[in-house]
Amino acid sequence: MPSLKSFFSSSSSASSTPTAKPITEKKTVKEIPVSKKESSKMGCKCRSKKSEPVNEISVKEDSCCCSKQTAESSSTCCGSKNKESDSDDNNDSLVISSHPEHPANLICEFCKLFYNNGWVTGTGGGISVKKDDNIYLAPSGVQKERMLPTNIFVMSMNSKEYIRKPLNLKPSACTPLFMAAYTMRNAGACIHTHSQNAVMCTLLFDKVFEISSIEQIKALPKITEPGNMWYSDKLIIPIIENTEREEELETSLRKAIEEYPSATAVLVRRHGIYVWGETVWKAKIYNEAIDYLLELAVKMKQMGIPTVKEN
Ligand SMILES: CSC[C@@H](O)[C@@H](O)C(=O)COP(=O)(O)O
Ligand SMILES: [Zn+2]
Repeated sequence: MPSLKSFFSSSSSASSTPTAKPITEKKTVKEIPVSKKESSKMGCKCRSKKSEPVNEISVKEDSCCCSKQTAESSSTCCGSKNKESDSDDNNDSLVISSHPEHPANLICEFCKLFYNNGWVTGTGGGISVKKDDNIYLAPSGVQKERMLPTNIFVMSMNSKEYIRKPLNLKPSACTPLFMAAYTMRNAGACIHTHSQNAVMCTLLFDKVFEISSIEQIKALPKITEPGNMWYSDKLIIPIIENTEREEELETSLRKAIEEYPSATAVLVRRHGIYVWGETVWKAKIYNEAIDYLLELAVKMKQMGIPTVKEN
């Protein structure tokens, strides 16, 4: 099996990996497209409105992607702006690949894994992966563990416009948050979970989560200098306040990223956590290591043990 490094450094399609099992979702996914004629009747060219559930992936009622389009602008409609997404196959080739480490395949695989950990459950949480100029994003409001590669959105990092948009789904509300990790930290992937360990720690700590002198800390990067943290280093993760809508977190998340240059994660009070890394695998490792430390911290607090060890 080719390595992630070889895949991510290659711009060619994964069809060049004949040993991998082909993915056939293109045939099995029943998408119910809204025709261009119908969409113009809606007063908006966005075709994500008035759509039906697909493969039991539910679509939020009255959803229209126009309300929250590109990651950094809320005024455009992806369906009407993007010629590629009007093509007959809706750029399916961007998400259908036999390569197991294609971002669309990895997003589906990780969401299943994260669901089993209780991190993305009841449609909460999500993940985004970057490959070359393309940002791959799980859709909004769906059972994330049941997603298929054909449910994945693709945005151009360069133009910040969708170059692939499933006809019956809407973009994740987490998109502006993921984009902050890409643009401010040059991340290769960003994971958002609703882990109860994360939520509990936001109730037990005030402005920042802190822990030191635990072996698992060594799995985390220093960020401001090369290499990983040491056992006795203090891990600090900023905590921002939750908002009614996910996308409204963007300003405070960006501020926290600026104020804590060593952070590879931001906790959201009573909500969850965003964790990013320079590759998808690093993001996964950091998320796992951090969740381990969050869980441990809850237990330490219960036992009255300080999470930061005094020398
Ligand atoms: C249980 S709904 C949770 C959402 O509002 C949000 O917090 C979230 O994590 C997922 O947003 P989504 O738009 O489905 O990608
Ligand atoms: Zn969330």
